[in-house]
Amino acid sequence: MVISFIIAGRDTTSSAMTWLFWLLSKHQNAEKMVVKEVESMLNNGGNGFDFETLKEMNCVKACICESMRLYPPVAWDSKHALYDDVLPDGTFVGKGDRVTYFPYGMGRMKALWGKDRFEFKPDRWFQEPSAENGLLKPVSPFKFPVFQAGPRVCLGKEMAFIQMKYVVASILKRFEIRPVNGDQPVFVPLLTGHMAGGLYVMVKRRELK
Ligand code: HEM
Repeated sequence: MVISFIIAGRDTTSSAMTWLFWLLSKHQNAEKMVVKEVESMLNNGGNGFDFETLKEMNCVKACICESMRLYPPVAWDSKHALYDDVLPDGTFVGKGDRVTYFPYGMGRMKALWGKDRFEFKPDRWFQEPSAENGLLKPVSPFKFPVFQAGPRVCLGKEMAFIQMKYVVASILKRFEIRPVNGDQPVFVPLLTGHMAGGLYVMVKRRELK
């Protein structure tokens, strides 16, 4: 229980938040899109950040997914075969062999994400370009295995999105987060991938319209 909630649930979401706040500070259009969505939901008679409101925050979700594509909290993960097996593509796996899947590498593959794979573009998660109809594209977890895929997919996936949306919405509604240092941070792919040295920021109250 402790492992599930502390390692699986806390370090992963905080890593995702760190990279997202850094990326949004570098991509002001995306940050504006997030703030606009949050404000419009609060102004349209929303009941604060309740479950139903958070579920509908598609711009925030697109930004979280795009950030985790580039900086997945679980950058790689291994499994050991108990018995001889054959993968769906015909690859033989012997008893005791280790098989590793690599969300960090997959998130940066041209074959999966196209030529602009290194760019932070939340729009790629929408069905229509520039978030026109506001609907998100269904993306296979086997293409985006940030939460693993198949029977052992992350048990906390939906809870993680709700939690992260709540954090992003409530912070960006009130504050602007600006990194103190302009350097490109270093991604450290340990058990949970994190930002070397953490992210030092200046926090400024946001002027609401
Ligand atoms: C951005 C946030 C998160 C990411 C990227 C993430 C990612 C993952 C990944 C990749 C696995 C598969 C590990 C493996 O098979 O070796 C996993 C499993 C798991 N996660 Fe998450 N996770 C996140 C948040 C959470 C939260 C918030 C909780 C619970 C509060 C949670 C609970 C679990 C549990 C219990 C498992 C084990 C499932 C099983 O083995 O059947 N995770 N997660």
